[in-house]
Amino acid sequence: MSIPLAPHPLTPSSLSTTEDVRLGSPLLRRQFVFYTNWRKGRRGRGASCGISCSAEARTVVIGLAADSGCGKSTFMRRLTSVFGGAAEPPRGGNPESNTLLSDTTTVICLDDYHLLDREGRKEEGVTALDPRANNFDLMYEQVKALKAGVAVEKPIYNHVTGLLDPPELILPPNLLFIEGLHPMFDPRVRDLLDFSIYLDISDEVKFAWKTQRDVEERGHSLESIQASIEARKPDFDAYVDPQKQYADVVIEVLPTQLIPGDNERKVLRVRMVMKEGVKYFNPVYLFDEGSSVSWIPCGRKLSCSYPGIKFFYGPDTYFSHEVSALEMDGQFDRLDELMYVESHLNNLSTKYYGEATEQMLKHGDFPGSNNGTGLFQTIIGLKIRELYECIVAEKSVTPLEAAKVF
Ligand SMILES: Nc1ncnc2c1ncn2[C@@H]1O[C@H](COP(=O)(O)OP(=O)(O)OP(=O)(O)O)[C@@H](O)[C@H]1O
Ligand SMILES: O=C(CO)[C@H](O)[C@H](O)COP(=O)(O)O
Repeated sequence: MSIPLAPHPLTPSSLSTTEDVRLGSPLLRRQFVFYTNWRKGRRGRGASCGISCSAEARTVVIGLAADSGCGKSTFMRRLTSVFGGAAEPPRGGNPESNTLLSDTTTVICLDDYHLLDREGRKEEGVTALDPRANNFDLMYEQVKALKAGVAVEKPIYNHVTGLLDPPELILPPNLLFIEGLHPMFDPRVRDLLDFSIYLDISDEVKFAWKTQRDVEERGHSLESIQASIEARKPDFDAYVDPQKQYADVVIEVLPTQLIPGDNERKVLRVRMVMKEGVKYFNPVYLFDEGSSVSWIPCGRKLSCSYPGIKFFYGPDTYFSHEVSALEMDGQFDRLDELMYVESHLNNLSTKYYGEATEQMLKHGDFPGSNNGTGLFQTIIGLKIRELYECIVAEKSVTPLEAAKVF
């Protein structure tokens, strides 16, 4: 059984020089220099929230929830890429660290807050999805500290050994992504989130993805994968799945409706459910905001091989919330033609024409680049950038100025 760690009281103000930043990682050092400059004040970059002025530093916190093996890492790589610079593990630190750092973003994997290690879970007869196997008090204290600009020493769950390793130093970044099984489970942590996303992978697709990874890359048998999915299912249904009701955006990944009886799961129907009324988040729409539109873009301007592509957009309700849903069934043949689709989507939060297509082309080798998972994850990255800029700009506006803006 592991020992819960107390939050570390180290604050950035107690770090007087970059030499004080432990772990020796050049990226962490760069992040520290960036961080100290940034806290001195920066200028809002004119996001379309109508605010642009000098901004006070603060850490914006985004939560991403999904089951294991459901594409969180791939999603995170797409998201952080929108902010420029590749996210890398802390160099010079524990090679089994689950953290990803770039100049402006930090991705923390919530597996690091497992209270029970692998052996401990076995002894207690609980899965990693069970709240009893996780330290929500520490998760809350540390996310709160980072949001308030205070560095923390976060534990590391080592997925190779199944043990909790000595902690690593985490500095407050501009944007903190917390990804894992439970970012929205504890109401205290949920309240710290500026924006939340739930990746909802249907059982059929989850099985296909797990099979592809664990059979082809890890040598597991089909039976053992099926057994592991089934063993986790009751806890997944009880503790992970219900979080989707709190998410600002849900990406549902479903079997295609374009191929009757398909069980290959190569072609996917992907649905982005966007909550209405979320501050600084204007849902994307197709052609005409608020109407219901079905669109088959295949023809002269978009090459589509069998079974083609079908988009759908329209208003809906989700857990009694008013939402807009954008759906794409099928897959792209040529990513460079995506421009045609981009030009029919509105509220994309791009900074220039074609930026979404450019992002997709940049990561054409990532899983899901030819379907709605890649497209919608890219769009969410662009929306989060805008949200971040708006929050930072808002923070800097005095009450008098704020009254003028709104
Ligand atoms: N959008 C996608 N389209 C198709 N396959 C995907 C997609 N995203 C992920 N996958 C598949 O799922 C596997 C797991 O993806 P990834 O490592 O990003 O998930 P994860 O949630 O971070 O996993 P874990 O929690 O186990 O670390 C990948 O190897 C890939 O085969
Ligand atoms: O659901 C998971 C989240 O990634 C893992 O299964 C959990 O973190 C336990 O890890 P391991 O299987 O390596 O003991």
